[in-house]
Amino acid sequence: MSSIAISYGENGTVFCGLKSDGSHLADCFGSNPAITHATPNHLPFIGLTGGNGFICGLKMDSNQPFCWGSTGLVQMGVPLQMGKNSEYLEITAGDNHLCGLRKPLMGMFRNTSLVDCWGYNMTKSYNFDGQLQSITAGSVFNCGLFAQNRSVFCWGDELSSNVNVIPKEMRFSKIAAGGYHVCGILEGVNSKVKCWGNNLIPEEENFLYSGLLSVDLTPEDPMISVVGGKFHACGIKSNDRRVICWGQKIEKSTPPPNEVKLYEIAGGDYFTCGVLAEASLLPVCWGISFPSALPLAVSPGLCKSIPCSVDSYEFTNETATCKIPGAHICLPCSKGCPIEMYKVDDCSSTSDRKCDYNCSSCSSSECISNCSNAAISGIKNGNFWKLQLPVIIAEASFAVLLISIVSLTSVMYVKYKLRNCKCTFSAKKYSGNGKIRPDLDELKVRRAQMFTYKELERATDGFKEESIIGKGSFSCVFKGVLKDSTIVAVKRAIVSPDLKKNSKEFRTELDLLSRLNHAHLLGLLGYCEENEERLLVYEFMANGSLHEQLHSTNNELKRELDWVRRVTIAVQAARGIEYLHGYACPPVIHRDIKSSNILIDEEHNARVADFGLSLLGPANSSSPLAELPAGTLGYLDPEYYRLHYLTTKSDVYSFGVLLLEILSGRKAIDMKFDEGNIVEWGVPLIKAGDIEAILDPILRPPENIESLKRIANVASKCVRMRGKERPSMDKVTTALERALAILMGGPCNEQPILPSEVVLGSSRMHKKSSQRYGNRTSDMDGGDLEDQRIEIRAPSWITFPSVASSQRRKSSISESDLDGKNLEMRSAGNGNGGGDGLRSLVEEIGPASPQEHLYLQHNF
Ligand SMILES: Nc1ncnc2c1ncn2[C@@H]1O[C@H](COP(=O)(O)OP(=O)(O)OP(=O)(O)O)[C@@H](O)[C@H]1O
Repeated sequence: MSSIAISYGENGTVFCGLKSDGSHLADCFGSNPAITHATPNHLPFIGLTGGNGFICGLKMDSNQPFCWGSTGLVQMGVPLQMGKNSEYLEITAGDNHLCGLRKPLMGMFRNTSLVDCWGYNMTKSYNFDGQLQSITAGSVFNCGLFAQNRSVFCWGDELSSNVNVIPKEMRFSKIAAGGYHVCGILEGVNSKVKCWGNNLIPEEENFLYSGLLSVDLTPEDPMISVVGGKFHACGIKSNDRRVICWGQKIEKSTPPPNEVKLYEIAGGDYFTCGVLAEASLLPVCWGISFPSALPLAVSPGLCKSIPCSVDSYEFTNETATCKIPGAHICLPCSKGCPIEMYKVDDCSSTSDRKCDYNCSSCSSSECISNCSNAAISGIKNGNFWKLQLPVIIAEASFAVLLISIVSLTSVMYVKYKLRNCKCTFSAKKYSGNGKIRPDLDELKVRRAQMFTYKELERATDGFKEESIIGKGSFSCVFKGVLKDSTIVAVKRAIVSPDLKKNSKEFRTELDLLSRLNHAHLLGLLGYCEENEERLLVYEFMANGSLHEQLHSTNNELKRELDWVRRVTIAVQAARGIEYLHGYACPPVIHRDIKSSNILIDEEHNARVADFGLSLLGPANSSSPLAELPAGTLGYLDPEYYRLHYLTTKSDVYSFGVLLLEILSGRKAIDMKFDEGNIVEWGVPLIKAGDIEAILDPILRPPENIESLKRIANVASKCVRMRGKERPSMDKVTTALERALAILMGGPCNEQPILPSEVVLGSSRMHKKSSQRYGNRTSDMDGGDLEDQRIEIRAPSWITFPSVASSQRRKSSISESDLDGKNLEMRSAGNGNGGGDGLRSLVEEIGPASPQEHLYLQHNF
């Protein structure tokens, strides 16, 4: 257990850390939304640990473990305890299990230790003779370190793999288990590391290993910390706090950073992260498949209510505090000094030992430059100047000469290169107050403005923590104010080690976003791509995300989202998605429809956001796209997940989950209910006609429940197992528009209700439909869809009925389609569902040809 933890596994990698502000809250970044989205933002923790697909924290108030993420083997989202009021000193996670070391027992049991484990096949309480100081979990086993004789013992599944062949007579100060091995720091002055266990790489391993070195071939350096990966281990060296790793090395993995110093370290399976021993306290990671830098300052150690021991010192720093009275963050004292340095001061209770350069025996450039700086500032006598001045003057003159030559050559080269260029200014027009005012042509295919990093840094007040308005798996969203006073949201990508891929994906997202233009899609205003920085500038959505409002802890806020507002948001979001599927060219599959991607603007209009996972489908395609599933747990289309069969119907599934969420006020996955999956819970109730049972209890049911009944029916059809049997988005939109009209007291008839042409709170234009889509729509709608429409801004957030929209759609759907009658008949009688009924998306949009290049993006 430490202040940082890593979760790994096929659902993605996640880094979590305790915030450095003394709040003890956890902050997580990574690609497993089951963890990042479930991170409790109100529970302070003593420390963290991570396993395969989950993270656990030891709760500060009750000393009980609390886990979040996804594993069927350990219960998520509830405090764990075995025995009444059991409290734990430390927790540790293996691949699929968690163990907790109980606080020392009293009285006659004081010489025994209890370890409670959950998950895998270890769920029980283990009783050991002797007091345990700490425990550590490997893949499928655990080890404990006895407090008195500092010996180690292990138990669990992997005893055949030598983890219990513990080096005899060795005494350890710390231990850390990896996948199938254990490492310990030897007690005493030399603090060397000893590792043992199984190091053979199983055949089913997917990675190529470049150096097959056994993990028990440990470095000679004394260490202050050690962690285990699956087939490797890393440690912080005691003399200079630099990191060193050994064991099996995966080809193309990022090497450990050799220039930085670390306070703390945590291991995943194939990668490792540490906390920089700098004022920033930022995490740094290396290995495979994880960004190298993360924008969150974390605590460098645990905040404990015991005084620091003699071989540690209290970390005191304005940037990281330990707010509990009488508690301290204790860091281990470094031992010795790096080569070419000598000890100036011993480790005290408040600072680490201090070293200085031994200038009489310098050989490295670092030592030489440090010694000459010291000499310049420290030596003031005339002798020095007499000897050194001519040298310094000669060096300076040479430097000036060199700079002049280089500058001159560069200027001449640039002039030569530009000799045939004429300067043309872009068509961007600025109004008097500096606001961008695009002309009509620009509006049709909007192009994003390029910002410099400096501009966006200024706009967000230096990307300071207070400007953060949201967090994605691999990005932070900041509120910013541009020079012309426009309020914007700036999405800053977490730097990936694979810059090339990063840049390619960034441009793909840009390309995609700048081509999409619809009142209910979040507008991209600009971007910045400088060095490793990738930033996107969006319109600012004053009311945050639908997720924040629907699941707020403030009941008043939830109630503000009454039925009319909820259904309006559903209609508007449906229109945005319908546009992506039917009018964008090439069609776009969003792939991550969920309530946190539906943003609400000042006038309470919904905008579909985050095309980070979007896939551009080539226009002339003939089979559904086979891609690896990506998206968010609970919203993910099972057909896509299992068969990798991706069509726009995958978005329809996610939208169905969103509708259930809007109706019920429940999260897509909410483990506090017996049936935690909203689809498994809601659909049987809807099918049984018990609509009231699924409605959000915070709101009174509307007078005319018919409208919500219709929406519930639509939702249950959207989440059908087979994509072919789900309605398409235009049909869903039409049905929702009708439901909204009924809710607002309109007639319950087949007539068209709401237009996508008349949308409030926006005066943007639809993109011109492509030839192909023009044809498709005219087939279905009698061809009366104008190619280009202007949306009319109206004074409130409600959308008004109009005839045009449903005329456009009326030939594409009859009410009975969505009542399911025709559908069921068709799917029973004719697997292809031909005729004018629901057609599979494969037929509707023409799927992608496998030969064509697909643009897959994953959030930058
Ligand atoms: N334009 C915006 N205006 C206001 N708030 C925004 C804006 N864009 C994003 N946010 C806030 O930031 C949060 C994170 O957004 P982001 O798109 O990065 O991640 P996400 O979609 O929630 O997660 P993931 O990237 O894991 O899918 C949103 O839930 C929202 O609260």
